[in-house]
Amino acid sequence: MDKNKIIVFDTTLRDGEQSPGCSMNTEEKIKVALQLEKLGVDVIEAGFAAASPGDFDAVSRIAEQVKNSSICSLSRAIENDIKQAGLAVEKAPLHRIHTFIATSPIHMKYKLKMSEDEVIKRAVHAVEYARTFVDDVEFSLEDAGRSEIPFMKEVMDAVIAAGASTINLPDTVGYRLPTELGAMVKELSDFAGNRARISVHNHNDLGLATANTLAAVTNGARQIEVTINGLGERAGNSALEEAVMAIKTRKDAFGDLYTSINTKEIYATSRLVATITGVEPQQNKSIVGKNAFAHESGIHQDGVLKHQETYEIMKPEDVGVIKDSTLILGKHSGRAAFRDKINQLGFDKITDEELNSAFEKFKVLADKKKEVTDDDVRMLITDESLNHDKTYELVGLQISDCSNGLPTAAVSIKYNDEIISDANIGNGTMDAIFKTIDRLTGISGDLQSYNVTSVTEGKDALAKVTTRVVFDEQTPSFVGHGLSVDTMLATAKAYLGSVNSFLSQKERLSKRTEHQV
Ligand SMILES: CC(=O)SCCNC(=O)CCNC(=O)[C@H](O)C(C)(C)COP(=O)(O)OP(=O)(O)OC[C@H]1O[C@@H](n2cnc3c(N)ncnc32)[C@H](O)[C@@H]1OP(=O)(O)O
Ligand SMILES: CC(C)C(=O)C(=O)O
Repeated sequence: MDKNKIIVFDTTLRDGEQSPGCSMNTEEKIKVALQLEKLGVDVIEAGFAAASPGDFDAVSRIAEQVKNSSICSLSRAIENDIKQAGLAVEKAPLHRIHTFIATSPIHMKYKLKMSEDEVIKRAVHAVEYARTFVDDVEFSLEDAGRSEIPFMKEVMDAVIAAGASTINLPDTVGYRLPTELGAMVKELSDFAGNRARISVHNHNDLGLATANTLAAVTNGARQIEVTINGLGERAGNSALEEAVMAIKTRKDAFGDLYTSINTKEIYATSRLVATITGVEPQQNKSIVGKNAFAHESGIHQDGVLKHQETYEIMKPEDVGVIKDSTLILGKHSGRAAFRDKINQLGFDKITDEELNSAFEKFKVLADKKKEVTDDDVRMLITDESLNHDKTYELVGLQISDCSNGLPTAAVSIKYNDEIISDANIGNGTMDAIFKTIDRLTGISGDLQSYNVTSVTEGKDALAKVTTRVVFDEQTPSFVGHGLSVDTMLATAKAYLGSVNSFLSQKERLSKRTEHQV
């Protein structure tokens, strides 16, 4: 074990997905997982395989595609959870099962209704059973932040003897202060010695998640569990970008400690996750927020112009933020400049088909917009690669709405090479669009959330719409994305995206079931 290496365990696809409104479909999770691999994370917690057939499908398809990061699934200390996790990760060249049980008095008494002895027995059996599927087993003492040290030592002794090689100490409810968490990690990592790697998983309820992660690292933790943009249950988790950049930027404080993260991929990863989830990091969010490298006031601007480091402790380029791009794209730009820009922005896995289709959209956009920005291009490419499932494709939309009339939408869509059209009235224009699409597809969706943001400033900005729609009780919500300078067109595209994504998941799950039968 390299004593200076900090293993980066990314749980965006598991704990991050537990952020309200952040559930992702399988195709989206695969995109994020491939980007996390490119970012260089050591372990990707791809989901909780036993939670639903959709989760199992997502973890196992990620396991089939990711080669360089270990793929992990979370499971309770329950045989069936562990079995599902083992089966889901088995195809990955590197894989891990992460099993857990709570060890705090409050969780054991009220939630689990188990004695300390029962908890230890369940923990040991979980680890032993997980070892029948994989060699690499992580065990978490849930709510370690509120657990008693002597009991945690007993649990640790037992699960290490049973075969766990990573012991995670989550501050599940974000309760601890950095000094306290550091002291706990010090005592327990000294106790574990060379027998296991100590990991931390901090929540941000008091805004201390990253401070706690860093305190843990300086006190012996050698794995950090983090998420992109700090997504996660309630107030979120420690953000990957914050912990990694603190370790890199403050070498004086962290000495030889290092991570394998390619920090130049941070911004692209953050944008991808924000686009897919529809949840933008707050503007002043460290590292990836819109204002993270912006200087507003005169004295700061003067300082930066004279010497960048007067007001910047990191270079934007180090996290992949491209400033002062020299290639300005507009309506006279050709394919070569467009491809060059895409490469500059780090999209190296894009297919020719995706590139051609994005180029066509770029030309349409450039006709409407004076200057196409990096953010516009990033969004066009991401949109292209997210909208792979095209059972239904929007061909035309006509809407009419007036204060005293009936909001009406006429929609044309392509289905099996045929154009089908219909029109409907609604309570508002959007309602009319959704109702018409429901009638054309024969699938009725229940809109859970609708989000519209502008990609850049200006009246001619691209509108990015994200819809989250539920179609039946068996499957979770499906996210759709639409991009257009016209918000209503973007809305119709997003809603159809949700329909397509639902249909493709349904088809895949039924094929899997047929195969199993
Ligand atoms: C701190 C964390 O982030 S933990 C991870 C959270 N993630 C999730 O919960 C994933 C999504 N969850 C789900 O889909 C569902 O909760 C499932 C499929 C996991 C379980 O569903 P259900 O069987 O209906 O149980 P339900 O969610 O109502 O309750 C959880 C049960 O698991 C028990 N449990 C909780 N944690 C553990 C554990 N680590 N090991 C064993 N049992 C546990 C609870 O005590 C409760 O048992 P009870 O029903 O006997 O009281
Ligand atoms: C299961 C563990 C790792 C967790 O998510 C938590 O305690 O917050």
